Amino acid sequence: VSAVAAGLALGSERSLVSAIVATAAVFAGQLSVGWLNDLIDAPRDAQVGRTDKPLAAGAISVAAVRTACIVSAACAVVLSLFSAPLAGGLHIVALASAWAYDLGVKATAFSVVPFAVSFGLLPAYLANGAPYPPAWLIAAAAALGSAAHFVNVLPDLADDAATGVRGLPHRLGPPVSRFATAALVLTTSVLLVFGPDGAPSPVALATVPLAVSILVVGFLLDGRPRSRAAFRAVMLVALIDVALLLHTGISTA
Ligand SMILES: CC(C)=CCC/C(C)=C/CC/C(C)=C/COP(=O)(O)OP(=O)(O)O
Repeated sequence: VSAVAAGLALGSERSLVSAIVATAAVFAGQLSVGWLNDLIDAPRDAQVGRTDKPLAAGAISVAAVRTACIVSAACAVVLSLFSAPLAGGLHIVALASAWAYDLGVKATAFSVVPFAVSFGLLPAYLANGAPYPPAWLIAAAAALGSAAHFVNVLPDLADDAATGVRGLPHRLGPPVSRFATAALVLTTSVLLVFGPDGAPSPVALATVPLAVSILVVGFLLDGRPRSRAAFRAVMLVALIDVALLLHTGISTA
């Protein structure tokens, strides 16, 4: 997220220093969101034996993570204040939405909402004031963020069922969630290709049939036992979307 934010900020109207400060704010914010998530999930992560989570595995203390979380959150808020007031405020709203996810929205039918809100607001923060990015760009970022939620949750559906976490992907079930993810990454591609004014470049235009083909092949191959073809296909299209987003930039309004 921080690397994409850096690319977008550097390609925006911001000065170099302003782009670095905005990227630092995003990076600090991501750390706080991740650490808050680990703090809250530690008992559940330990229950399902998540060795990739140092807190759950006992490799680091709760106090250390709590301090790091508070410090990074404070840095994120303070660094956001160096942007235009409304833009900085939008990043703080994006952060509040992500913290709300950690604090409990993740286990509700609205679990996708914080992702749509936080990622949708990110281009508006990075653009730093008028002109704000057009609606199609905000919608594309929101769709890609929503896809990220499904992609992140799909591999953990079984663990989450064991610990009682039931977000939107759990309620929809694996097959519907996989199709929803595909629809979200494809929607992102279409918005990014056809959103900008003027005719799309041939390369941009070619990405839509390419994305459709990748998804069709992935879902067809997914019929085999223990196949991760559909998952890999949506990941690939999501990567194409990120490339499209960086190519389009946020100052093309
Ligand atoms: C711009 C901005 C602030 C964006 C952030 C948006 C957002 C809602 C981020 C949440 C990221 C997160 C903690 C995922 C892990 O959740 P999990 O507990 O479902 O999965 P896990 O098993 O990987 O921990």
